[in-house]
Amino acid sequence: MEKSILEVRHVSIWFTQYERGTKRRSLPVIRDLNLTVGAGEVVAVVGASGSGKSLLAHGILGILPYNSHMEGEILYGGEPLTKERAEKLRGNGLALIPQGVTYLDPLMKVGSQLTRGRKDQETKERCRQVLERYGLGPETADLYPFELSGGMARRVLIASAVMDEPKLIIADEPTPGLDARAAGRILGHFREMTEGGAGMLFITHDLELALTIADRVVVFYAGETIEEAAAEDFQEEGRLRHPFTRALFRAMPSHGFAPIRGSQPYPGTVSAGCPFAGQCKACQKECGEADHIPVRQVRGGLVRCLYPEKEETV
Ligand SMILES: Nc1ncnc2c1ncn2[C@@H]1O[C@H](COP(=O)(O)OP(=O)(O)OP(=O)(O)O)[C@@H](O)[C@H]1O
Ligand code: NI
Repeated sequence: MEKSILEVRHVSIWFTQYERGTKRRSLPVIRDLNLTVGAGEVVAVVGASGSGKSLLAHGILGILPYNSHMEGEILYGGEPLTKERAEKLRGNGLALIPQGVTYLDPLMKVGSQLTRGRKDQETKERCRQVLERYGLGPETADLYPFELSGGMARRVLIASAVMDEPKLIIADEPTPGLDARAAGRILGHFREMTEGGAGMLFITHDLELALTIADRVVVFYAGETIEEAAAEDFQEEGRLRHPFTRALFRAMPSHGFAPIRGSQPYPGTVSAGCPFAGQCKACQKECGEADHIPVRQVRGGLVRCLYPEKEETV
């Protein structure tokens, strides 16, 4: 087994909301989440909008919003990743490619953002190389973020994250707005970095894109992991375990684009049972009632379902 770089153990995240003035309410958005990323491995986190993917990234990096709190344990290189440690490691082993381009400092030129103020020749050369690698000329270093197109800003975010040859890269929807070829090249570079021993958590809503790079796929639904499967399992629907993962499979453009009926429940609206119960064709009475749906091992993967799908021989 490869050495694990990141371990997320039983992590839950809540938001505190104020209702009618002073009444406080705790809204659970991530529940009992477990995942690991090994050296040389790309683990994709796939889930619909609002399922908690970005919050997981922010939780790992210690940059959750002030009105939230997190429980559970996060280990980086086998040691607890506290907020303070995450701050020290950011840009120094641990890199985030954020979902929003607003993470660029609007008042600082691209070059200074990449070099983090270092002026030595070696850093400047590295900056030039990294920009070039992501299809940006050396003149980009002299531009301010407002002078960049959307696609350029995306590439700058990626370049900035990989400047220091990180050990763990958390990429939160890194390629929207880029054409398929550009996205493919960027994913190719990510793969090179993991072949060099880095680990990557690749966050996306796009299962098809995830499968072009991932070794393992963790499927999120309403703040819970509902399945963890090897990328090969996605070669056939029958090898997948959770009804939602199978629905995602059928919704892929290459598998007929079948729409998934209904939508994921909002945080705080699932009181008991399986959050997918309302949309599940195989739902039984117990699914909506059980206090907690346990995660179990099925055919080498993990599934959170009382009645996981059986293998089909089609
Ligand atoms: N500051 C906040 N206060 C309250 N709720 C929040 C806050 N930030 C996020 N949430 C809620 O947490 C849930 C998860 O949000 P998150 O941004 O992690 O989703 P996501 O899976 O990354 O979605 P997307 O694919 O759209 O980026 C959402 O329901 C969102 O409304
Ligand atoms: Ni997000």
